[in-house]
This record gives sequence, C-alpha cells and structure tokens, in this order.
Amino acid sequence: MKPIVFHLPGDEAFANRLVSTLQAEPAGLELHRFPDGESLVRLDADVTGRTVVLTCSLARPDEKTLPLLFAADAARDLGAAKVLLAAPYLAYLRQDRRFHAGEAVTSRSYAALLSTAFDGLVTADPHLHRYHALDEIYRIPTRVVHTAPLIARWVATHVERPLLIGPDSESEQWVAEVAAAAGAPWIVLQKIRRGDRDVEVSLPDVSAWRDRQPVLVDDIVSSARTMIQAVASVRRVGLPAPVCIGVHALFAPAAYEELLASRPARVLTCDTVPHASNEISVVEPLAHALEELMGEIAS
Ligand SMILES: O=P(O)(O)OC[C@H]1O[C@H](OP(=O)(O)OP(=O)(O)O)[C@H](O)[C@@H]1O
Repeated sequence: MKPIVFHLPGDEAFANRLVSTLQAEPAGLELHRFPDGESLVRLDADVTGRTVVLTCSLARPDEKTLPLLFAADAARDLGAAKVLLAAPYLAYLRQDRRFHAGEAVTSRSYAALLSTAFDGLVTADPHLHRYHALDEIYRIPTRVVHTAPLIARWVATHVERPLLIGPDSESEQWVAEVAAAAGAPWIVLQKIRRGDRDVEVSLPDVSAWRDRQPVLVDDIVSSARTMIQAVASVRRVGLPAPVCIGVHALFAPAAYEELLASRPARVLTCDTVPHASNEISVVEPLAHALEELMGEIAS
C-alpha cells in the first residue's frame, strides 16, 4: 500500500514534489495554535495499518519539533503501522560536544527525542563534524542523501573553468568530492570562529588559479559570516567574484541580504530549507532513500 505523506506548515512545496515522486498519498495536517501558545495537531486521514511519512525541514527547530512529535504520536495512536520522518534539513547537529563546562550536548539530546518518536529517518547532508555517522547518536534506521553529485552536476553545467573552494578544513572531504565529480580543482580556506557572527578566513596561495571562476561550497549558511568572509577573501586576492553554493539555506534574519551585499557572482542553495535561493533539488534522491528505508523497515 502507498505511504501517506503529511507535512508541517511551510513544507508544502517539498512535500508535493515528494508525493509525486513517490506516487504516495498526500494528506492534511492541521496545526492550531491556542492563545496560550500551546498547539493542537490533527491528522486528516485514516492512517490505520499504513506507513506514515511526516515531512518537515527542521530549520527553526524549536517551533517545529513539538508539533512534529505530537503528529508522530497521534499517527501511532491512530494505528499507523510505521511512522517515518523525512527531514531534508536535520537540526541540532552542530553542538556535537560540550564546548564549555555545563553545556548540553544537544545533538545527542535531540537525536534521543526523535528516535523515540519515529521508526526511521531520511535526511540530506547532515552536519557531521565530530560524528562520522548518524547512527552514533540516532537509535533508529537512517538514510542520508549526499548533495555533492547534485552540486557537481550544477557546477559542471553552469560554470566554465570552476575552482571549488571550501571555507574551512572541515569542508575538505566534501568539497573534494564535488570537485572530483565536476572535474575541477579545489582548495580549502582556513577559518577561525570567534563568536556566532565573528568569523575570519584566510586564503592559501591562489596564483595558479587566476584564470578560474571561484565556486564557494558550504553545507550550512546561517549568519552567512563564513560565506561573506570567504567572498571578501576571494575578492581581496583579485580572483573573480565567487559563485556561492550552500546546501542548507538557514539564513538568519538579514543574512541573505548581507551576503548579496558582499557582491558574489550569485548565491544558490539546495531545497532542503525553503528559500528564494533554492535551485538544486534533493527531492528525487530523498524519495529513493525513503523507498529503501521503507523496504528495510518492512522486511
Ligand atoms: O553562516 P555561518 O553562521 O557562518 O555558519 C555556517 C558555518 O557553520 C558550520 O560550521 P560549524 O558550526 O561546524 O563550525 P564553525 O563553528 O567552526 O563555523 C558550517 O559548516 C558553516 O561553515
């Protein structure tokens, strides 16, 4: 039987494309906010014995997670056979250790919370820095979509003589994968973060790449300080204005406008978080990952 796909408000476009790729059954999820700030979730379909997929991009997770957990619990309570989460952006992975005494390791707490509510999870390029795989913290089956081949295809078809640039050493493996698939050279910058909005990056010697079009690639663009500083460094050494590609368009208030004001050649992102800059779609590989996961869970 086809899965039933529900989505949280804001994720209509992604959910519609997921439904048509999966040839699944769409259904309504009503979210009501009471005057006291509490929320009520209502599933507008008979889920008895069915596989339910809840679609939710988890940018701004604090306001979405509780309704999401309520919806998952309601689906189970109403007799769903399995309840899966399709979260093209998965939140709370950056706090992957206790950076200061007394801090919560929210990556672990959040994974524990979602693992109790869902039978499985699919996502795209989770921010795995000090973890190597989601199963280090998630106790449910997971599938990960890699955007590198999609980004490489975009670069190969839109940019002549590209030079792929990662903004920090952490991005090396990933930028190298995009570059290899696009048949282009790559370098990484050195980044020092001093605060949420205080970032400094420095460039290696780029004299060999003066005839190339720089393409900055990063997974998360949040305050956009990393991208803005990288654009400035690239321009400072006399390279052409770079194309900026981000996977997850988190964009804090004003960050997108500030990034555009730094005069990059252009800015584009994947559709893991709905945003005006979305240009590369992860829907197809995410739908395939979901099909694989459903097969694994059913067997
Ligand atoms: O748009 P911004 O606010 O600059 O954030 C984006 C950066 O943050 C993330 O890195 P991470 O948090 O793992 O490392 P960092 O703290 O060293 O940047 C991500 O990989 C980007 O490089």
